[in-house]
Amino acid sequence: MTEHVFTAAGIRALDVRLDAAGLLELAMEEAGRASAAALLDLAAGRPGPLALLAGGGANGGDALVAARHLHAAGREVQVLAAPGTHPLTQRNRERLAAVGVEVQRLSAAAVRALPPVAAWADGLLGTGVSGELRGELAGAVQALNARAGQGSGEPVLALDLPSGLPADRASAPPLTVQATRTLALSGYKPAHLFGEAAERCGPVALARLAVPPAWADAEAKATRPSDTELGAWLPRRTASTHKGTAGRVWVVGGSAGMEGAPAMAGVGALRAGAGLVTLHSEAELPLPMPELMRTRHADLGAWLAREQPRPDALALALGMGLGPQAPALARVALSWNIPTVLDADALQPELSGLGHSRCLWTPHPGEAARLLECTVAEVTADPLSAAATLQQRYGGVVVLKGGPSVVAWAGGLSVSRGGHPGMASAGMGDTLAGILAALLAAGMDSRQAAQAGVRLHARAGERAAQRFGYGLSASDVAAELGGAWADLSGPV
Ligand SMILES: NC(=O)C1=CN([C@@H]2O[C@H](COP(=O)(O)OP(=O)(O)OC[C@H]3O[C@@H](n4cnc5c(N)ncnc54)[C@H](O)[C@@H]3O)[C@@H](O)[C@H]2O)[C@@H](O)CC1
Ligand SMILES: Nc1ncnc2c1ncn2[C@@H]1O[C@H](COP(=O)(O)OP(=O)(O)O)[C@@H](O)[C@H]1O
Repeated sequence: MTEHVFTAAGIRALDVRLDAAGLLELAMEEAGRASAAALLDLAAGRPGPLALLAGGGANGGDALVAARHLHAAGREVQVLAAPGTHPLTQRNRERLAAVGVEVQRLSAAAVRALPPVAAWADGLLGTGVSGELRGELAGAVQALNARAGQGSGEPVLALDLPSGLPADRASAPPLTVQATRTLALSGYKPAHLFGEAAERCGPVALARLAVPPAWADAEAKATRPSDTELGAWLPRRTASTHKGTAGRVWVVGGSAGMEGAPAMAGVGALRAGAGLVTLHSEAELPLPMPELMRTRHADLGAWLAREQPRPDALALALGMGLGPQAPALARVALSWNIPTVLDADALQPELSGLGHSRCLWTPHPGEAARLLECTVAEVTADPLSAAATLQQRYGGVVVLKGGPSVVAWAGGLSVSRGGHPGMASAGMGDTLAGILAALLAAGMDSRQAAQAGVRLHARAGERAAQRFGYGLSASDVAAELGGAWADLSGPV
């Protein structure tokens, strides 16, 4: 099932809809119940009471509901709460009192004074945070981090977001809760997925609240498609498929000293099912697999100018290690209007506006900064917005690579799942370009090829990492593509 990624504004809009339908209180009840279950799980096997910190807004309300459910389940709870500012939070505080749970006033001293606890729930602030932490909340968060940092071993579950962490950015202010785990409510927020913010969250689990899918679709900034959904898009072969119909890929790249990049792309294309893969270069390329074909050209530009676009299932992957002539060659390739992946040296600002519906741009954050004429930090602080802007400026479909990658098309955005930090090594992006070209050559539309190809690559990386960990190479990942394909689509 597709998961959603919401900004803080999206969550506010969703809450307005829930409120108007009389459902907000039920959503808080669901959020609190899910939070109680997640806290029990985090505390499993650890002695002592469960400590819950509640702020004044709806995030605090979730914590108070969780405390009521834990109390009803027979667990000892210690609740420290700020005065309620949200009416539902106030109501849940009264309900907690009505069942005999004492609520202490939140303060740094109260956090420090609690006896050892099995685990903490941080419900001080969620998507409603604005600016740096202030007042008693700042003190409470410092005290909480200090307890965990002093080796108490007390784990912290953040409800929705670690308090103080803005929902929409990948960067993190100096003071936020450092969570052991985070339970995302309704959907993911950008902070759960990207950069330093994601590190403050720890592993993130999702609690889906009963929100009508059409409302979630309307208010979400991006989706995270499931493996089942992506697997269903992958092409299937019939018994009569032959190498000419399985898809042809031409890789155009390489130059002196950069001979490996197109070869890696060729391997990616073969391992992603392309029937015929030819490497075109002015350089003498290595042939890492004898199944690859290779044509050396005296002048790539002159050759491309002579070539007529083929009517058969052909896709291009262009730019890997190609050097300064890449944008001129990319311009010719784009004029053919055939499925094309533009990578590496072909990612240049002068191609702005030239993308078509069958073309994919695959920048990493450095290349994205070049294309957007901004800094890398600006790209990585908000990869969803950066990918959307790239798509608007360049057309076609954009894959902004990273851990995780973002796919942007004219109608929306999606965030990939999985992958492995071991994939931060040379040649990984070349392999992806080859995979994407193979899927385009097999007839997939460019958005689906981008989403499924990025996930295939990430899944292959996860599989290879089980053996190689941080010693992962792009060749190891390519070798796992067949298994990754089966993981997504079932046995082929
Ligand atoms: N659709 C959903 O996903 C639902 C989300 N719920 C919860 O609602 C939360 C959002 O609730 P709210 O919008 O009430 O916001 P929060 O509860 O996150 O925060 C609002 C409160 O924080 C204070 N505050 C803001 N910035 C501060 C700072 N820097 N220092 C100190 N205090 C600060 C405000 O004055 C206000 O009292 C979500 O994170 C989630 O936990 C659920 O309760 C209901 C359904
Ligand atoms: N930490 C990570 N987690 C998941 N995937 C990653 C991570 N680091 C890199 N990758 C993936 O590896 C690839 C690296 O691409 P790129 O930087 O273009 O490599 P190169 O130019 O060396 O081929 C991208 O697809 C990216 O998504």
